[in-house]
Amino acid sequence: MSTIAAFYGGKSILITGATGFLGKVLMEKLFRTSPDLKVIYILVRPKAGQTLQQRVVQILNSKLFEKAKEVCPNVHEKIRAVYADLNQNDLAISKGDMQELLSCTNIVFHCAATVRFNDHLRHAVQLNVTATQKLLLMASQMPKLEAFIHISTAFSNCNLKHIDEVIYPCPVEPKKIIDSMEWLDDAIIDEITPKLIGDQPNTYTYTKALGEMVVQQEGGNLNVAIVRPSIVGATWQEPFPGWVDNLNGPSGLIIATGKGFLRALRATPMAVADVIPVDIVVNLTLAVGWYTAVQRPKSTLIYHCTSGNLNPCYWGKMGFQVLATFEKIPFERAFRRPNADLTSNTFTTQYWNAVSHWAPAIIYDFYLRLTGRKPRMTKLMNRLLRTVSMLEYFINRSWEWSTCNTEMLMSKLSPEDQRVFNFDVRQLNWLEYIENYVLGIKKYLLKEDMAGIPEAKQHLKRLRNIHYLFNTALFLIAWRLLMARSQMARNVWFFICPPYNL
Ligand SMILES: CCCCCCCCCCCCCCCCCCCCCCCCCC(=O)SCCNC(=O)CCNC(=O)[C@H](O)C(C)(C)COP(=O)(O)OP(=O)(O)OC[C@H]1O[C@@H](n2cnc3c(N)ncnc32)[C@H](O)[C@@H]1OP(=O)(O)O
Ligand SMILES: NC(=O)C1=CN([C@@H]2O[C@H](COP(=O)(O)OP(=O)(O)OC[C@H]3O[C@@H](n4cnc5c(N)ncnc54)[C@H](OP(=O)(O)O)[C@@H]3O)[C@@H](O)[C@H]2O)C=CC1
Repeated sequence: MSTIAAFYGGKSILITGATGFLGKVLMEKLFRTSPDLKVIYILVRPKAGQTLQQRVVQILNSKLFEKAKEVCPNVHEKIRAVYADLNQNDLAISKGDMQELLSCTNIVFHCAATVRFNDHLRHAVQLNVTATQKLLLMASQMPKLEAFIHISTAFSNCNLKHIDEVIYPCPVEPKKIIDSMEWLDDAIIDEITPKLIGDQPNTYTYTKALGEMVVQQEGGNLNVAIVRPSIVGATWQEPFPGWVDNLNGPSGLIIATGKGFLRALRATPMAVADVIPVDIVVNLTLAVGWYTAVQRPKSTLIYHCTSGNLNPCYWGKMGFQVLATFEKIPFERAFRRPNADLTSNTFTTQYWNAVSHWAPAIIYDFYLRLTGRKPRMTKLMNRLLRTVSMLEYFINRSWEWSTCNTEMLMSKLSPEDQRVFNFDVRQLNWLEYIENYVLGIKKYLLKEDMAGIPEAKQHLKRLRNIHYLFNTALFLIAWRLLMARSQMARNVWFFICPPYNL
């Protein structure tokens, strides 16, 4: 019997961000391995016209939860959605709910965050810093609390090259930032944002660093730990390979490449692609919850959940494998044949942007206009290239994360726990993982049917023929123009194809 699974039995667990990518996989694993847990409280807000209950039902009815429901058929009864909005100062939790949460919770997993790189600083601070502070305050009033696990990011100190499992101080105290967000207006915040974030690439990594400082400063008397995952990708093994449900991290760019929109990228092929499967992150997080509660370490321990130092994969290799997978498993209705030119040179990137992105988009929009339809490709391209520019920072650099605490924790696990809560990234076979990742994107994100693969392949063949035809026509036109203007070109032509009467 797994000690960790047994530990969660009978427990009341509070999860924030349970409707997100990581939160869903965390819940699923808890239900599957500890079906006798007492209750999972999840802090949820209504969204997209759906009530809390509808959101929960939708999550539980997804394929992700099929196995969990077999093991724990009464999962609906064990999940309790509590209305909350972490954007509100009091988190908008009702008095009754608050009372129940305070008196019953044993473990807190704080996953909620805004992960958008370009969020307004006020909003990012509210969610990633202030809400963390409020949750810690709540936690400090929970008599039965055994552990508070905060999910941060390995990139919270990405202004450094080598990152240890410690909290690095931020130049301005989080409390001062929180206070200033209350009275500064948006225009002033916009103006001071670049100065505040300094050498951090965006408001996301900056506020996640502030959030860690808050945990250190205000979680002192609690049993707290921080997990720092790198770029979280699709599931590796559990509950099945390749599950993914949002565009974050590499997923969006894999779609853009597979659909033939993105054909070149400013990326360093030899930079480490520090992707980590979401099930590894969840396994480590649950092991951290157990260890923190049972061993009660004296200080706040930080756990890096990264792949680069133990089993590195590089962007060049990842790109190559993604493209190889498209040969076998193409996406439907591609705009162009998938291809990707990686270059770390800015001038070459601009050239590829003009030739591979803007030119086809403009030509296609011209064709749409001619056929009486609304042009849309240049707009889409504009959005895509803006997104790419936001991600470029992370695909042109490598970082070294020390993983002493993570390795220490692994050594404390029994062989059974090491199997059930496996977070040993050395066992991951990248080629297999990437293939399953692409397949998962096709099935679970794009919702494409496998039966459509032969047609998708046919479509790519047609695109290839159009491409050859287009290039041949372009070459002939260019050559004809050259012949009209250059004696040398005419001489070459007559040398190759002498006129009949000679
Ligand atoms: C060498 C290369 C090899 C390649 C080889 C090539 C060949 C093979 C293929 C390639 C293979 C591998 C690829 C390698 C690259 C991986 C890079 C990963 C880096 C990640 C680092 C993460 C580090 C930190 C980890 C963390 O700790 S945090 C978790 C990560 N956090 C995020 O990943 C948030 C990102 N997102 C945003 O930050 C916002 O989304 C924002 C984008 C600003 C737009 O923001 P905005 O302009 O305001 O507008 P939106 O409405 O948001 O979006 C507007 C529209 O873009 C859509 N769209 C949102 N996102 C994405 C996205 N990703 N990708 C694509 N589209 C996206 C959205 O659907 C909407 O489309 P629509 O619905 O309009 O049609
Ligand atoms: N994905 C990644 O690559 C990485 C993620 N992380 C960290 O992991 C954690 C989880 O990320 P991930 O699951 O990918 O992110 P998602 O964007 O998928 O999920 C974010 C979660 O936060 C919730 N949330 C956001 N705003 C509010 C709010 N105002 N009130 C209540 N809930 C809110 C969302 O709820 P709703 O559904 O209502 O929007 C959702 O459940 C984050 O802390 C992130 O920083 C760290 C490294 C990499």
